[in-house]
Amino acid sequence: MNASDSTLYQIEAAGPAVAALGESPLWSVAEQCLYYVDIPKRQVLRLEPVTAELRHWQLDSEPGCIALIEGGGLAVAQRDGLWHLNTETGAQRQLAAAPFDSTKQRFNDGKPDAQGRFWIGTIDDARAPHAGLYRYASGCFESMAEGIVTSNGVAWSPDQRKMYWSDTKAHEVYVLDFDLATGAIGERAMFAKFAQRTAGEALDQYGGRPDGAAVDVEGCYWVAMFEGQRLLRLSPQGQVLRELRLPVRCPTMPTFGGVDLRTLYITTASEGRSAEELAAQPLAGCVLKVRVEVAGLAPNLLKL
Ligand SMILES: O=C1O[C@H](CS(=O)(=O)O)[C@@H](O)[C@H](O)[C@H]1O
Repeated sequence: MNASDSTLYQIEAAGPAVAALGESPLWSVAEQCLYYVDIPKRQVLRLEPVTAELRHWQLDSEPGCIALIEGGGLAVAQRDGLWHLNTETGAQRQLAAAPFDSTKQRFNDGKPDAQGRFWIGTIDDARAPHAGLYRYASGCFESMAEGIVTSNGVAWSPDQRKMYWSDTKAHEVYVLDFDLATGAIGERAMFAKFAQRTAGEALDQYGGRPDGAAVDVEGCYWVAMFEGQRLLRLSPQGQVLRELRLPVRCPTMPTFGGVDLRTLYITTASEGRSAEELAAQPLAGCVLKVRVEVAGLAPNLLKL
């Protein structure tokens, strides 16, 4: 199959259109359900895929991303630090304070690696290049990279030898050598670069900027193109193998779920969109779902 073959896929809402900025979809293999966050509403949500039943937990500061913890519960990377959320009792307990000035930045996209370390990037509120990437292990944060605006797209190749990471504002996705045993990363190299929106360019002509991503068992990188109304599947060499056109302008991140990990769940945003766009795109703010041929990698668990 070639690029731009969305007509072959049935893309539909997995749940209600409630999110202002949905992010960090996370499939729980144990519970067979989807967790995600709504950043500005300060919520963690849990979507039951069969009934579309939704529940949520209210937080005190914005969550950027979440991870399942080995032994139970969720880790929530919030503006002011990393928190443990007990999803049975609702109890929240801080694990570590934010390792940056949380009046100017907040945590954004992140995931645990296959050894259970949590890699979490930040976003600069003023969209200045002061954001970075942190690694949380053994109770401590370590700065692993800096000097970007919007850290996003963290994922690993199936053999764990490559790590992917992006700067949404720069429209760039990077690939880095990754040492699973030590958690060390190499120099970043360009994996994929997308065109910036030019002055006066119609939104319909703009392809979007790389946001959250997920890797499938063939090592391909599925990336949500924020404001581009599409999801791309990139080969391990960074070439576009497939484009799925979406019914919403702002997809934020895909993840694989379902019993066979062949359902792609995609969070979306509705915040800041025009009334005209929202009227034309009633699924903005939904989690979308679409069945695909190639399974994804199951999420890694965070080790505390
Ligand atoms: O806050 C966020 O916003 C960005 C969108 S933007 O490029 O700053 O417009 C999105 O990529 C990011 O994931 C989200 O958390």
